[in-house]
Amino acid sequence: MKTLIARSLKFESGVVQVLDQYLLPHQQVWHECRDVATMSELILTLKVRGAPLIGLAASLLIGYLVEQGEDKDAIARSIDELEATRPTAVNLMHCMAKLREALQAIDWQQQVITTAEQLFEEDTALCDRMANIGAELVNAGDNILTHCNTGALATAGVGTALGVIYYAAKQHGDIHVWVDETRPLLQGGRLTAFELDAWQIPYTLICDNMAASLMAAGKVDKVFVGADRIAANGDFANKVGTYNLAVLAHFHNIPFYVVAPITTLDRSCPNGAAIPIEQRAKSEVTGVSGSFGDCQWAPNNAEVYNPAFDVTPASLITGWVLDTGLFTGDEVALGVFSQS
Ligand SMILES: CSC[C@@H](O)[C@@H](O)C(=O)COP(=O)(O)O
Repeated sequence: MKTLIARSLKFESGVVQVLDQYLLPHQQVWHECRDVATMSELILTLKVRGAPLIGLAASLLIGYLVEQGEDKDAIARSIDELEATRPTAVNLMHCMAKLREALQAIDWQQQVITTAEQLFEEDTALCDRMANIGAELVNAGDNILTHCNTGALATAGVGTALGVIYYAAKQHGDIHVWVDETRPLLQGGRLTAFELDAWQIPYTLICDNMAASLMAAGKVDKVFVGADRIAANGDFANKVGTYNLAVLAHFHNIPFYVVAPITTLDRSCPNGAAIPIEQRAKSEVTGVSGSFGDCQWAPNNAEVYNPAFDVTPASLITGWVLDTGLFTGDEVALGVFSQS
């Protein structure tokens, strides 16, 4: 495979390498990955995370395994195993379906490798298109609220919602971002803050439960978030807490946009109720862990509910920013997302 380099994922010196997103921002550690068990562990523990990135990292590993001479049956099994790591972000299923298709060709080795490379390179282009389209919705002076991490760390390009913010800041300069810390795993506090810092875009970190009072005080002009799966009717799943923001934005008459590449659209999924939601370990809610160590505050026998994502209904969304354009509620209700 050719050399491919993104912010948190690369294929270099003949091996897949990932930046450990669990240790950021205080430690920047790259891991080499040569087998399915290692990649599965990296994805499950969110060292590799973000809807587009998960699919791309798994794809590069499959390309690598083909280069190592694994036979067709073994590759098919590896694709199945990687696809089963996390259930909600459909980008992973999209990538694995493309690789399965390539596996049917006579020259399957070459086709799988080319497909893995193309998926990576296409994601960069998709990010650019979304960022350009979304940046037109932003005005100089806007205070934008965002949730989770949707930047260059989560994609092969500039990001989804955070990519829009980056392009808008480049165009208008005068943008300020409210960053939800995003409990339980703090992707906002650890990763979005880290990316905005590096980009020198002014931001203020808040706890998730502070958004309501900010909105009531007129301090939020727009909300931009990413998505892990958009259903045919426009409902979408994203990091848990996104639905709270959509309800709050609706109540306060604040535009609420979802930004995602076409690879996040699942035309076969009729609505949000059909999106599988990943449930995660109790320890993520009973305490925190990271580069700073582990800490538990809840009693050992506390019952815990820990869905990684929630579903926002289409009725609360002002606009869907895809790489193919900006879609309104009327267009989505007319079935624009169900057409192939
Ligand atoms: C990259 S943008 C969309 C989403 O993947 C993002 O908002 C998100 O929910 C990521 O969840 P994560 O559990 O960190 O993989």
